[in-house]
Amino acid sequence: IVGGTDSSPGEWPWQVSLHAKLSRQRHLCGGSIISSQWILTAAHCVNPNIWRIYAGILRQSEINEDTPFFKVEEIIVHSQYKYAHIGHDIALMKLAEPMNFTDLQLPICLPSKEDTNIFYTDCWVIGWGYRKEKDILQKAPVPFMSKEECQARYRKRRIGEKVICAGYDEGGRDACKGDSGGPLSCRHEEVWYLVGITSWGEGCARPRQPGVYTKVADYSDWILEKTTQY
Ligand SMILES: COC(=O)c1cc(NC(=O)c2cccc(O)c2C)c2cc(C(=N)N)ccc2c1
Repeated sequence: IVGGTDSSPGEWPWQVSLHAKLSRQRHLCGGSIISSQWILTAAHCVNPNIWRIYAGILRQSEINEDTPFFKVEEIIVHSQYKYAHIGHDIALMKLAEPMNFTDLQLPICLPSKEDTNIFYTDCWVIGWGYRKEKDILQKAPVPFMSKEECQARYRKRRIGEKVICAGYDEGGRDACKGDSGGPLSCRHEEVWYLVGITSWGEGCARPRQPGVYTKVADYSDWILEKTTQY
């Protein structure tokens, strides 16, 4: 997160840290708890498949070899995903075991597909991403941007249908690499909703280069289809 501030314990209980256990283990992406056994993240976050998911933490420094983590049993990447800036940057991770909810690890509500045209006014992006991977989970308020305005900012790219843009024309506050997969959380009538998934942007926090987020409401059928056990 660029231009953010420190979060407090339990402020974002749905945020998880995705660590890849390759040569050395490190935080690579964010994700959101959407049920006791499912994490929603970005498709571009699921390259290495040796994942450890840490929930209920505020500081990356809390993580050591004794910190409990969730193993991933199944990864479902959207079948139309190719590159983040093309779209469909969404993936599901099924935990090997369902987690118990606590004050520090709770799910966030999914918007329903009828909610695709709500103009949210209280949205925050969070993560442990760039600039210089911060220890304490960072948060930053980001205003919605209309699709028309977003397309005007990204002239050389086609801004797809199922994405949301959010950011400041003057720049300064934004998500960044490492925040990918994390939530764009919006509070609407006292309830927090997972409105977007941090996906991409040209650089980070640059003027007139807003953050681009997967529009979760447009994938609610997909999420329900993939997470419902038949
Ligand atoms: C894996 O995720 C990304 O690559 C990656 C790269 C980005 N944008 C970059 O241009 C960038 C930023 C830092 C280092 C870097 O090499 C690049 C290309 C991203 C920018 C934003 C955002 N501004 N809301 C959000 C997520 C990003 C994820």
